[in-house]
Amino acid sequence: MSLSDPITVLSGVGAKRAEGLEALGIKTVGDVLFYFPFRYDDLQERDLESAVDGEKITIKGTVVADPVVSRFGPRKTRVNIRLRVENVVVMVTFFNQPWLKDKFHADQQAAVYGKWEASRASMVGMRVLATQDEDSPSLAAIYPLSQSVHQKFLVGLIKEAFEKYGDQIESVVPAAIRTHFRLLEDKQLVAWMHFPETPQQAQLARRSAIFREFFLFEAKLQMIKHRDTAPAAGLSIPFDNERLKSFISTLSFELTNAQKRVVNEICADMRSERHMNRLLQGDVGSGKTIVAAICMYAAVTANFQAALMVPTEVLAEQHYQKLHKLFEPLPVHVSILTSSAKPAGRRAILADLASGETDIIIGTHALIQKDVNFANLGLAIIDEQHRFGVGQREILRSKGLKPDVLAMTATPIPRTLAITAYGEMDVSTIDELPAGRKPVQTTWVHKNEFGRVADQIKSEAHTGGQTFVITPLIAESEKVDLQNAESVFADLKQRLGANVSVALLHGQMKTEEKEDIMTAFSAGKIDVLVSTTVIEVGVDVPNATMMVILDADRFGLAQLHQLRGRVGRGSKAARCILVADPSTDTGISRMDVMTSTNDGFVVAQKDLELRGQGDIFGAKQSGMPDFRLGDPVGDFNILDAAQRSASELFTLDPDLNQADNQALRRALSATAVAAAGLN
Ligand SMILES: Nc1ncnc2c1ncn2[C@@H]1O[C@H](COP(=O)(O)OP(=O)(O)OP(=O)(O)O)[C@@H](O)[C@H]1O
Repeated sequence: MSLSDPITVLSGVGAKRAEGLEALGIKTVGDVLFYFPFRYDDLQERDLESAVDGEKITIKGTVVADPVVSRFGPRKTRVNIRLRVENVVVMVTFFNQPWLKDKFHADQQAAVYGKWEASRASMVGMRVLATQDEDSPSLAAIYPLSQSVHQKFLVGLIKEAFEKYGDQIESVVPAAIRTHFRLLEDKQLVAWMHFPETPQQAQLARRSAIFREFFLFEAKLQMIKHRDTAPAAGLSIPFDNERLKSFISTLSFELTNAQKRVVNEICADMRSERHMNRLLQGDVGSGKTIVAAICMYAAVTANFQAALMVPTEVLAEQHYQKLHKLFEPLPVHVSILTSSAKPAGRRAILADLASGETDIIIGTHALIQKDVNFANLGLAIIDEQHRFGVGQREILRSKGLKPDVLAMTATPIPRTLAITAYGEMDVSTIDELPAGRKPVQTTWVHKNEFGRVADQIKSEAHTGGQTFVITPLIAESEKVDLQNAESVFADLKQRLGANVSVALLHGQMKTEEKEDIMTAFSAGKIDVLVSTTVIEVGVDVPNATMMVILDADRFGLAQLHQLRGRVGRGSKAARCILVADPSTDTGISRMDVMTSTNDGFVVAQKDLELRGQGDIFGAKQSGMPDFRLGDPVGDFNILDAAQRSASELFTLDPDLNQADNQALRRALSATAVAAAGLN
């Protein structure tokens, strides 16, 4: 008998029910015990005096008269029950449950739970409670359900599982840590999560369960980290330092101190036999690309290949052009692979890669297709890594003999939160912009001032500056995005006159078309580029001095910061104009944040605050792992404590040999990495 027994060992679970439960992620007895409620209904009777409008409460009283069912609209019904509670008559309405009529009879006692409307002394009923049953719990756990799995059935199942298997639940958080943070043992935690007698019990159980969830996640990350950093777990890349230095001395600019520092950190990792799993963070325009180029060259001097994977074709092409030029004087063969490569060309690219003819390859996720083979991949770099899952990172890694991995991101996750998403990685940060950069001046104007903005774009063009105009984002439909872009393009052309050259760029264009336009814009042949957000990440045109973002309030802060980062990348002063009539407070706050700071870390922090608790889970692109109970922002203190505890524990006992850590060891090996949310 163990918690991994299939759920079908419990009463009433046949094949069909098992299927329904599986859809909820419940396959074993252990799964159902750890299938937690998302809220509790307070079934303890309340006096009306203390109830606030909109609160969900339980009331008990005498039914005044037999209820009647009334119908309204097609198929809609309402049962009205008048209930005398002390000396108030409360009207309780149940919608669309006509059968409830038979549950209430004049002069009988009744108890209902529902939403209180203070001004009308009425209630929208949510459930009918038994009045006699003294044993019924005062807090009822409410679970996420599905069509085939109902509340009552699930509660019964959990009760049975707990009675039969409760003693099998062992605590995975070691006792010393539990004591230190005053957390419940797992058996108690499970009991109080499902059947609390008081709100305090429910609260304590929840806190313990969140800690447990975070702790398991962090422990798994620590386990990967220790696996990867064990001596001889990785590849040693004995690069030629002299060649590297002379390459750096040929660059057209001096590296910033921060760039030098991170190059040293990365190169030290590459030389060591430990596996490198490092994150390179740096604000927009801080110069990550050249750092990547230097490290890739280092790998090449040791006769290894290097790959750079980027999220878009536009970016792949841009990096390819740059690196190709950079390495032209050297015997370094740079190649590019995207999904738009023609079959014959693709075959040749793959052959060169497999034979070792190619030293450096740039590509989109075309690089992780099955038929892509490397001769000896030593370094895999992943740009804008939040767009790729950990799984994709692992696939690229699997294409070499444990190649070192460097992930680069310009989307700064606040330092504090980075530990959750990148806990298994070492972090290098470029915290300095190249000398001579001037902060981008950001202003916010209303839509009716667009005429003036157009005038500014015109005068910018006359003085040799180039402008990006980003058209509104309507996430639901690319077609509408395109229509928008086209109409903005037509409008601007007319306003700016024949002397200003305007071009349009959007996601549905052919790759070659996009490339041609980007090349022309980079070369200064186009003054104004009207674009959808395809240029959002990574595009580098140092001569661009003005960024205009239409309907800016529709974009998230991180995205606005990314877009703004496309200008101010050279020594010229640059401006960003946000055009928006925000209709919500969040929209207004976004405009305020953007006009008050240029610092990506501050923007990221504000972004999380504005998003608020709850919908962070929707923010997949921010690279945050998905937790079932805990919220990395709202429960940050717990997360922080769990991370520290896990890291300390692995420092002291990396192989989990101590007696106290055996349950944790079993939990980690049972579910292994698959269950760590490391999708
Ligand atoms: N040390 C330096 N001194 C002067 N210019 C630099 C330096 N390092 C990089 N640059 C230039 O700064 C610009 C931005 O660099 P890069 O494209 O590498 O930024 P990034 O960190 O990748 O930014 P993003 O994330 O916004 O794409 C480039 O034109 C690059 O040539």
